[in-house]
Amino acid sequence: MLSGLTEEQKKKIEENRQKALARRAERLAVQHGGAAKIQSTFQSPNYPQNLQRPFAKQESHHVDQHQQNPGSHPEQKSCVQAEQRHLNTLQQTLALHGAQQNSSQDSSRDLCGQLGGLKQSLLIGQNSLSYSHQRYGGSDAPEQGQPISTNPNALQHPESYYAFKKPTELPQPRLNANELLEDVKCLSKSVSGDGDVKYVPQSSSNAISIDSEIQADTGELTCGPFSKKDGGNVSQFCSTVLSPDPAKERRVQKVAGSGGVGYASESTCHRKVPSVVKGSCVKHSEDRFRVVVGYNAELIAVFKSLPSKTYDPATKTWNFSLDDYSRLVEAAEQLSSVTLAPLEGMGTPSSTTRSRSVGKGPSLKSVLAGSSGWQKPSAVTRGKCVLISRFQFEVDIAYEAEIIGVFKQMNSRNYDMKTRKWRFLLEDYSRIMEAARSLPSVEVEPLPKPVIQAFAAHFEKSTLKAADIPEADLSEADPKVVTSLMPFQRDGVNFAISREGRLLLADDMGLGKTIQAICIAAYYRKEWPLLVVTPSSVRFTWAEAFQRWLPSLHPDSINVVVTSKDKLSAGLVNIVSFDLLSKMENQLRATFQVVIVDESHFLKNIKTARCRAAMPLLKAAKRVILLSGTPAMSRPSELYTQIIAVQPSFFPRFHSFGLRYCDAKQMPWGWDYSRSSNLGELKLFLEESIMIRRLKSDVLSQLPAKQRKMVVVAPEGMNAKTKAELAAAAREMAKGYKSKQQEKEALFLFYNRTAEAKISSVVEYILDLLESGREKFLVFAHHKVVLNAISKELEKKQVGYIRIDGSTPSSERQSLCQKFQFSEKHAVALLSLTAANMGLTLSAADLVVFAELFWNPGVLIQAEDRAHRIGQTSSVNIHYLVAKGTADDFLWPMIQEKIRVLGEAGLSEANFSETAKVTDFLYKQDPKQRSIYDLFQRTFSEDADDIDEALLVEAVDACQGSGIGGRSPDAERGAVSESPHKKRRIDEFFSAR
Ligand SMILES: Nc1ncnc2c1ncn2[C@@H]1O[C@H](COP(=O)(O)OP(=O)(O)OP(=O)(O)O)[C@@H](O)[C@H]1O
Repeated sequence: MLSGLTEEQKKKIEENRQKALARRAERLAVQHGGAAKIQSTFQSPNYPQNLQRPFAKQESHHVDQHQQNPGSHPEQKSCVQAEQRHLNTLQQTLALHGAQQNSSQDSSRDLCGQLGGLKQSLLIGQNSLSYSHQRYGGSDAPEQGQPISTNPNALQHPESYYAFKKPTELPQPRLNANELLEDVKCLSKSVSGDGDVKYVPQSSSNAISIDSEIQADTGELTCGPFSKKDGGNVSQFCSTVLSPDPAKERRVQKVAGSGGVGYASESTCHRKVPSVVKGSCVKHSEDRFRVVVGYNAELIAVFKSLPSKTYDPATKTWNFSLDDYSRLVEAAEQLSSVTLAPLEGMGTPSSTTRSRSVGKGPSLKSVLAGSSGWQKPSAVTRGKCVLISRFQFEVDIAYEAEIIGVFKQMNSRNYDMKTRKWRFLLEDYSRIMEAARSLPSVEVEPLPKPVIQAFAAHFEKSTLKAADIPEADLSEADPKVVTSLMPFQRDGVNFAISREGRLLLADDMGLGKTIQAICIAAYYRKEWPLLVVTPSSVRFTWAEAFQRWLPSLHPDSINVVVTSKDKLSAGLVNIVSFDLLSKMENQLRATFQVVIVDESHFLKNIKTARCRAAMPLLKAAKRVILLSGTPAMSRPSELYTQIIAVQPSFFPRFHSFGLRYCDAKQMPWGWDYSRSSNLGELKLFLEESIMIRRLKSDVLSQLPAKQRKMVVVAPEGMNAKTKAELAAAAREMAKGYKSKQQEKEALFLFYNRTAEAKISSVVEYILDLLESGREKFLVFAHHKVVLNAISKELEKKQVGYIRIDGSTPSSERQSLCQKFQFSEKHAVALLSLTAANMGLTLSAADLVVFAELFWNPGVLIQAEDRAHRIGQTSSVNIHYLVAKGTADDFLWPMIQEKIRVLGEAGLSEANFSETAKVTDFLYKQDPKQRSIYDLFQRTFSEDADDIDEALLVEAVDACQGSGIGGRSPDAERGAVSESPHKKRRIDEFFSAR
C-alpha cells in the first residue's frame, strides 16, 4: 500500500495522519460528549459489518470512477441507497453515543472516513458536482439542510465547472469537524503526506481541487484550493495511503500550475504531479512570433487550433501570425501546466487585467494599438448575452482586456475554447452587466426583459433543477377525460394549469393535443362558454372529441358554427373555423373567457383577416390554449403572433422580437425579418414561459405503434345536387331489392356518390395538412375521380407527389417509391386503395390519410402498413376521413366490427373500438338506416366475394373515372375485368344508371 516511498516517509505520513485524526476525534468527542462509546459501538458485534471496513478500503471506494455520476447506473443507485442507510445508521450512532469520550485514533479514523466518504458518495449520487465554495462563506450560504450547490454546470459541463478557478479568487472558509460531517459534499477524500485530510471534487480531470484540511495548529478544517505546495501532499498521499486503480493512476493529473491553479483529476490518486512547463513568446519575423517551450500536450492542442500555425522542424518551435497572439496567450492562460512569458512589449490578457486592477503596467490594448501589424480595435467592443441553458448564459464578445478581467472575477466563469465564448451562471448576470456598463470601451447587449422575467428565480440564485410542476386537481373534470390521459398528456395538462391556462401546446402531431386541450378547458369549465377556433376541415372532429371525452356534456350544448349567420355563442362549446370567424366581426364583441385555437400557426401572419379577427379575442380571454405541432414552419417571425396571443406583455413590439430572434436587417425597402437568430434562447424562453412541446420520440414508449383517428369531414362541403343524389341512393337502398345483384349495384352507386360528395372536404383536409407543415404523408383513395381531384389540386399548389394506381406499370412502381422515400420534394404519395395497398415500402411517411373508406379491413390494414413497416422509427398516425350522411356512416362501423372480430381471433392488433362508439348512434336509432346497414353487412360479409367485389368496384370506378364512359387504361389492358361475368355486371351497372 505504501509502495514507492521510503520507510521513513511512510512512517512520517502515518504519524502525521494519526495526529491529525486524533485532533479531529478530540474535537468530535468534545462536541458529542465523547467517543468512547463510539468506539465500543463500532467494535460491537452488533454493529453492521460493513461499517467496520478498513479506512483504506473505504478510500478506494471513494475513488471509484462510478462516483463521477453515481445514481445513474442501477448498481450505483443501490450503492447510493445502501450508503444512505449506512450514513443514517452512523449518524444515529453518533447521536446515541455522544455522551462518552474516546480518543482512539482508530475509531475516529473509521468514523471520519466513513462519514466523510459516505456523505460524499450520497451527495455525489444526487448531484455529481454539488460543491460550491460559496457554501462555505459569504452571505449566500444556504441554511443547514439545504443543498450546498446549485451549480448547473455540474450537470451540463461537469468537467469544466472548476476549470478556471484560481486559488487566489476562492475564499478559504473554515469548517469545524462537525460541519464537515454534515456538509462535505461532492468532494473526494485524501490525506496529505503531512497529515492533512484533503477533499477534492471528484468531477474530472479538469476540475480544480478544493481541499479541506485539518490544520495542525488549530485543529480546524479548512476548505480551500490547493496551493502549489499542496500538490505535493496530494501526490504523496495518493502514492501512499490509497491503493489506487492503476487505470485511474494513468489518467492525467494536473495539480498546481505555476499560476497557482490547482487541479484534481477524477481520481484522487496522484503518483506524479506534472511540473509546470515554462516558455516564452519571441519575435519570429516582421509579422510572426514563435513560442519557445518544452513539450506540453495541451499547449500543442492550442497551437493546432490556431489558423496561422506553422511548425519549424529546424528550431523545433511553432510560429504564428501576430493576429493569433491574443488568442494563443488567452488559451495558454487557461492551462495550469504552462506559463508563457509574453512577447516583449506586450502583456498577456490576464497580466494586463491584473496590472489594470493594481494600477500598473500598460494595457494590452494600448500596446496592441501601438504595435505595427496589429489591428486597432474599434472604439467600442460590442457583444451580447445569450441564454444557453436554463441556468447559464454566454457572452459573445470579441477580446477586450477589461471585460475579460471582469469575466475572470466571476466564480461560475467557463471559457469555451472552440466557440471562444464565456459562459456563466445566471446568478452572475447582474454583476457582469453592472461591470460592463461601467466600462466605456465595451457595450454588451443584455438578455431580453421577458427572458429575465421568465428565469427570474435562476438570476437570484442558481437552482439545480427546474421547480416541479404541481399536479393539478382535476377532480371537477369528467373522469373519462382525466383517466384517459397518458402520463405525458397529464404533464401537459399540469403545465397548462401551472401557466394559468395560457399556453402553446406544441406537441408533435398525433400526440393527443385534442384530449389535453379538452381536459385543460374542462378544468376551467366554470368560465365557459368555450370557443374552439379550428381549420374548417376538422370542426366536426372537434365536436366528436368533446362528446367522446366529456360525456357529461349534452350533445345539444355543442354548437358547430357552419355559416356566418349562425350564432357564435349559441352553445356551451362553440366550434368555428378561422375563416368564418373573420366573417363574424359583428359577433366578436361577445367575449369568451376560455378559447382553444387548433393549428394555431394559422395565425402566423398578422396581416391576414383570420389573425386580425382572432387576436383581440385571444387578448381578452382569460385562458388561451393554442395547439400546434408546427408552431413555426419556416422562420421564427411566425411565432410572434402566437406568443403575444398567449402573453401580450412579452414582446409588445414586433421589432424588438425581430431584432433578437429574426436577425432583423434594415434593407433599402424596409426591415427584413425573414431570418433567424438566437433560436436556442428563444426555445428555452418559450419552454420556460408558455410552451410545452414533446416529440414523438420523447414519448414513444407511451404510444401505440399505430394511432388511428377518425376525422369527421364537413358535410356542408357537398353541394345540393350531390346531397340530393346521395339521399336518393339511400332511399333506393332502403326500399329493398328483388335480387342480390340489384342490392349490390345500389350499394356501389351509394359508395360512388359518397366519393364524389367527399371530394371537396378531402382536398381541403389535405391542403390543411400541407399548410400545417406535414412533410410526408400517404393518401389512399379508391375512386379515380377522388385520386384525380387530389392530383389536380396538388399540381395547382405545386406540391411534389407521386401517384400509384391501377394504371401505373409495375416496372415504375419501385422507382416512384424510391422518389418518395428519398426526395424531399415529394411530400405526398397518392395511392389507390386496391392497386397500391401491398408490396410497397413508403416508410418515409408516418402519417397515412384515408380519403375514402373500404369495407375490407384487410385492405385498409395492408395499406396502413405501407408506412408502418421495417424502417419506420415513429408511431404511425392514421387519419380516416369520414363524412356523415354518406356511405361512410355504414362502412365505418362495419369496418370496426370486422376489425374487432379479427382482433378477438388474434389476427389483428388493430382496434377501432374507441372511435366506433361515436358512430354507433348513426344507424342504430333509425330503422331505415338500420336496414341500409344490414344491406352493407349482408353484401360485404360474403367473404369469398370480397376481393371480387373490390375488383368490380375498381372496374366500375375505372370506367367512370375516365370521364368519357370508356375504359380506364387498366380496363383497356384487361387488368381488372377479364371475366365475362364481371363484364356483364359492369354493363348492367351502367345500363341501370
Ligand atoms: N389518451 C388517449 N387515449 C385514447 N386515444 C387517444 C389518447 N390521446 C390521443 N388519442 C388518439 O390519438 C389520435 C391523435 O390525437 P389528436 O388528434 O388529438 O392528436 P394531435 O396532437 O391533435 O394531432 P394533430 O397535430 O395531427 O392534429 C386520436 O385518434 C386520438 O383520439
